[in-house]
Amino acid sequence: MIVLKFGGTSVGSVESIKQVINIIEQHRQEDTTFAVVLSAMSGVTNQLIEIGRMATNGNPDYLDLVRRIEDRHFNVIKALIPVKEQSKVVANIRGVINELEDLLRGVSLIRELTPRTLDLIMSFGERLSTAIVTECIKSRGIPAVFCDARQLIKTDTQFGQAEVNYTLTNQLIQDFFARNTSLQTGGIPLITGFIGSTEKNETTTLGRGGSDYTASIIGAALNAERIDIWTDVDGMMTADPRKVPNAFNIPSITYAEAMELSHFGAKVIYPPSLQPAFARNIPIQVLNTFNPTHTGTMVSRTAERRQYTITGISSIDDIALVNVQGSGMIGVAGVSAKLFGVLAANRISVILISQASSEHSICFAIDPRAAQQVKDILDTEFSVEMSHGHIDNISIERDLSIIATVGEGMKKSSGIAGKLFSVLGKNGVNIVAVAQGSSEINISVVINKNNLSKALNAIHNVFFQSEARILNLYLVGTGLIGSTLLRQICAQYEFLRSEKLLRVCLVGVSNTKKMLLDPKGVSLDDWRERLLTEGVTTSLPAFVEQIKYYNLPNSVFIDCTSDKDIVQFYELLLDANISVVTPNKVANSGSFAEYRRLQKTALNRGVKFLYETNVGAGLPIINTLQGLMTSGDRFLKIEAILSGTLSYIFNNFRSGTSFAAIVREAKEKGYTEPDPREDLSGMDVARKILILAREAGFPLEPDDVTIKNLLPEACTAAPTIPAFFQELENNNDYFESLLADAGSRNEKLRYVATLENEKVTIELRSVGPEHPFYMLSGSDNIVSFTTERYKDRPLVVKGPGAGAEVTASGVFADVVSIGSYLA
Ligand SMILES: NC(=O)C1=CN([C@@H]2O[C@H](COP(=O)(O)OP(=O)(O)OC[C@H]3O[C@@H](n4cnc5c(N)ncnc54)[C@H](O)[C@@H]3O)[C@@H](O)[C@H]2O)C=CC1
Ligand SMILES: N[C@@H](CC=O)C(=O)O
Ligand code: NA
Repeated sequence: MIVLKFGGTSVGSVESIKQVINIIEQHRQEDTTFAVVLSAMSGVTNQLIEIGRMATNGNPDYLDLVRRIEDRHFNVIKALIPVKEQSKVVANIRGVINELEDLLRGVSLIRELTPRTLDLIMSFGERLSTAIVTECIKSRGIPAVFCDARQLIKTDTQFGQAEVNYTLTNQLIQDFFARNTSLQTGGIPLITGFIGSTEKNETTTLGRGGSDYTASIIGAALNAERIDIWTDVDGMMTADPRKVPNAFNIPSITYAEAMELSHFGAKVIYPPSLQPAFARNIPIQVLNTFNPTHTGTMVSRTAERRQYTITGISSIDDIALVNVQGSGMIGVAGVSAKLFGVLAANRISVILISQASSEHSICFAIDPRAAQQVKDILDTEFSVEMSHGHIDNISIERDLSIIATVGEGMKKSSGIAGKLFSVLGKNGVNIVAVAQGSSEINISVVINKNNLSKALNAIHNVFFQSEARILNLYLVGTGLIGSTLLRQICAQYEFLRSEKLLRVCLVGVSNTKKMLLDPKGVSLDDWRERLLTEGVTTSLPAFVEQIKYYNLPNSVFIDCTSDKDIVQFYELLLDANISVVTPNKVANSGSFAEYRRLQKTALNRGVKFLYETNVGAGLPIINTLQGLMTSGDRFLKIEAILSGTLSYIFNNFRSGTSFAAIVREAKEKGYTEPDPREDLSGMDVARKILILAREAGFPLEPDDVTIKNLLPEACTAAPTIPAFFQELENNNDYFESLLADAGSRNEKLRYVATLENEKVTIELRSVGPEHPFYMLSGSDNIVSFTTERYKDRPLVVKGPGAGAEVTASGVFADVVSIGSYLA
């Protein structure tokens, strides 16, 4: 025997009732015996409560609502029952509605709605829906038997939430099923959910989860093989899909897990109401009436082998935390007994409790609507302790949420809490309180409400590992490097997803004219088009505000500009737990204090600030240096060629060619700064060596860098880029003479930056064939680190140090390393 229970949405419309009938017909063909329990049509129970209230207040409009309910039921009859059979059914239903109206008339006369009367009013919902569905089935030639559960389920007189008398109820159900002749001859019982009656036959209701409870009671009494709960979703999910779009179906779950998850808000089933079935070890299958081939969720004593350590995540979105603390609580027996005794006496439900082993404080979570009441109660109860200073003021914290991670797989498995706290930490979610039951199947954390969505998604992402973890990107600057980066990421998108388990989502993109933000993501192959058509006028402050407002997990801000103003936002972003990646050198080459502040902010927030491409583009220069520093090496000297542009120029400038033309070539090849004067003036190199010096532990300021100017005065003074190129043309002889001078000694021109004895110099030198800097080509950079450990022979990094592809790939590598860190 199987019990099928259909919820309110399953019987809520003509279409859905057709589905229900199909499912019932299918079960008949499968030759299993079964009973059906039905809820009221969706929304009807609430309408009946409303009608009851209106009648009590003498508001005659209640009759309109009754008509609406009546019409809804009549529509089903008209749609699903053949015309010649309709009048009999309509008369029957009208009879039931008349009974309801008589009752309401009485209520409106005496102006009183007792819980007992309200239960009777509510019972009409299930009585109507079940009667109609029974008739619909009968009209198809299937024998169906309407069963009013008030004759089967006997309860006490706690109207609204009646307690079942199981001895009596089980007997009645068993007798009914054994003796009813229609059932004996293949009739299908259709039973009203939610309702029962007292020994004096007064109607009662079973409280929350009512019809599930009915199914469970019937199933347990008949020792059913299974109970199928037909609802409107594909079973239970790993998280609320409205909050976590990546949530997916849980195929099998234990009773205990279902209990924990639903306590924290997963509303698909209400497990306490399934207790009678659990007690008899009857499995419960949660299924979708609107997607009947989906296998849904099986709830049973033991779950199948799991792929994941946790089973699901749920939350209570709004709670308040009450904190009771004081020195008088330490080692004093009975404080918590008194505390929770008082709360129980006042029917305050406590959602979570946490006490540190110091016993100095106890905090507990409650519904925020009860917070003030709780404070008043405790202030009164503990007034003596408070006046003696044994207990401090009772404080209430609001705007908090609880997240529960639940799963039998967490039992005796270490590292789960670590993983949970770490992912929250990396995303800047502060944990206000924690609780873990000794059953070890639930770890609950209390966090600020504004971080709820971010936290749920981040936790889901990290625990359900086989799904790729999302990396949310915001890019500013879509010039050479920015656009190359997006092209590279687009080309690697699938690889990142399958091999690195990273799903890149470009949430925001901006150039100087337009910006576009879309939390669902901007496609990596049509960002340019969308930015153009959907973008709004760029405002960096607004862009940053929006990033903070979205508060998405695993977020990275990428600055691919050379803008000076943008860097003021880095600290703000890091402080909001958003990692920053940039090839822009401005932030790290300003004041030392600013450089340190950014490092510290990133460190404190547990996010990353990465800028490998600040020096030598994609060459591993900063990472190498940081590795040496971290392992305790000391820097004695750094000697380097750090300008790809100047390297290219001196590698290609020949006597008789135009110096300006070579500079133009370097610009066209994408080696120069947006403004090539930065390269030729030595400014770009100054920034880079300053950054290296700082990374090597020397707290230098920009003024500590001495640049021996390479350019004639007229070039330096050129007010615009075109004027600059003109001056380069005008001074070609000067550059020719530099070249000739070096050539006369069989040497090559090199623009060399040196850090030694805490001093930085940058100058144009000429080097002979014996010098390691002699053999360079293209845009090569070379860095030579002399350290305590690399003293006799320096550590050298060499290779192309400018250009779109190598720079973008360096930025890309930084972004991916953040992805791996966050995940
Ligand atoms: N080209 C190279 O080989 C290397 C470049 N870099 C650095 O990469 C950065 C970008 O360089 P490129 O792409 O070559 O320059 P680019 O001039 O092609 O691109 C920069 C883009 O940023 C935009 N931009 C500037 N300020 C902005 C703002 N406030 N909001 C939005 N967009 C803004 C500009 O309109 C431009 O489109 C620079 O900081 C540069 O120093 C670093 C290493 C190597
Ligand atoms: N303009 C720079 C690019 C890298 O930072 C250079 O020429 O090296
Ligand atoms: Na680099």
